[in-house]
Amino acid sequence: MESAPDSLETVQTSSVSHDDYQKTADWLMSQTKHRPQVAIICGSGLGMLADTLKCQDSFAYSDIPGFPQSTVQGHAGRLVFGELKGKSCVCMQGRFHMYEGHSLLKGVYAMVGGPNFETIAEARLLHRLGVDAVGMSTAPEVVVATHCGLRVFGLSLITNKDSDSVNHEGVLEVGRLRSHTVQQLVTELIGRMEINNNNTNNAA
Ligand SMILES: O=P(O)(O)O[C@@H]1C[C@H](O)[C@@H](CO)O1
Ligand code: HPA
Repeated sequence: MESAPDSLETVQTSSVSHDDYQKTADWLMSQTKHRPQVAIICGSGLGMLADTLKCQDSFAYSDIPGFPQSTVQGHAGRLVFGELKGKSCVCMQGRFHMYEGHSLLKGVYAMVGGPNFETIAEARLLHRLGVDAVGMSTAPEVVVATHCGLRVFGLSLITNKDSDSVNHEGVLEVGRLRSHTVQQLVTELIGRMEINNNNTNNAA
């Protein structure tokens, strides 16, 4: 069977941190005066949507620090800022697909009983089972909330890479260091949240 991209030579699965995204965003913001209110991802054959933008600032993906590259034929690989109907917009002329090796950043959270941190041997076992993050909470709360028909968004701050040198004070310290980021994230999430009274998981 034929595959969509003509040349799929590089698999783009490297994980990207929040700092990496921030650097890319900062660079873009320093290059254009546009501050988009609307973002349009142009799929195959729809790159011409970007032509409708006025006062354009256009950047090849290859010139944008940290930006992935388009590999699909017909995707120009350009980010175009401009105005449409008086609204500031940005168009991606070229999108990214799982079949190009892109993946969502997601992981598996495992809960240990605590209050002790897992041993190195336990951490290794969990890692071999495919676990990405370990905590001592969250899972029971999610189970109960789901049972009650509530919609749940779980958010964990990863405070340490391993468990051999961690202690609770260290966990709290990372919490303090990241408090501003976490506050911003939750504020943003709540600001965007659509509240409805239909408390069933089907409504998600
Ligand atoms: O908020 P939780 O309880 O998930 O925080 C972690 C897990 C332990 O209670 C504690 C270990 O330092 O922090
Ligand atoms: N293991 C379990 N729970 C935790 C950890 C950990 O390493 N760090 C913070 N909570």
